[in-house]
Amino acid sequence: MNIDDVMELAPVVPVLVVEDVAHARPIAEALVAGGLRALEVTLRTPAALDVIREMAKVEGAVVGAGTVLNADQLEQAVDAGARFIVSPGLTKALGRAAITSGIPFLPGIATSADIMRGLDLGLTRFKFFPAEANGGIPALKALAAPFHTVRFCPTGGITEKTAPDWLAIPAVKCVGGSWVVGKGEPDRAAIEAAARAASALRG
Ligand SMILES: O=C(O)C(=O)C[C@H](O)[C@H](O)COP(=O)(O)O
Repeated sequence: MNIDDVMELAPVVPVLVVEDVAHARPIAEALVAGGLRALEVTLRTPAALDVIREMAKVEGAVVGAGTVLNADQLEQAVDAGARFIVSPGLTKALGRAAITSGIPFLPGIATSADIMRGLDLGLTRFKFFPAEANGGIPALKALAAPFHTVRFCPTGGITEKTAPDWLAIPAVKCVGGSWVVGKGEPDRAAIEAAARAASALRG
């Protein structure tokens, strides 16, 4: 599986902040049942690596790690069963570690210089982050223009209402967002319904 395979699984990649490992499987089962198979578990909570381990057991789930900031965290995430890596930004060290490991990697970028540094490392798939705060759709359209081989997964401030406009950009393969899963005790029916709506955002 490469990063294009991950980005093509569904139009939306849920960005998950999970505090309680007991919530991992119910959330993953509801998202997969709703058609969202690529699941980004952010390393923002102490439970995150255990959540990855639990979600990786769910049939159909393709679990990745988000908020990966360095090579050590990348290694820990891979050991926990992550099948792709997402980061808020890109450093040479993290980029080289991801390429050496061979794991599908979606680094965050915000500027054309960030993209050029990624291209120097042989990367062409990027998370445009923070999408709304970085100038929104006009900014991404302007950024995409000179880099015709590059494809994006904008993330940050995107909602179920604005996602269709982002997905309409030709250079966008998917969007990331935390809106699909609410906070606290998971409501499986609500999560599955939100996932079904998100899965249908691009026909
Ligand atoms: O934690 C990470 O790895 C990040 O890069 C940031 C998250 O992807 C965004 O914070 C999600 O943004 P919202 O969908 O607006 O909640």
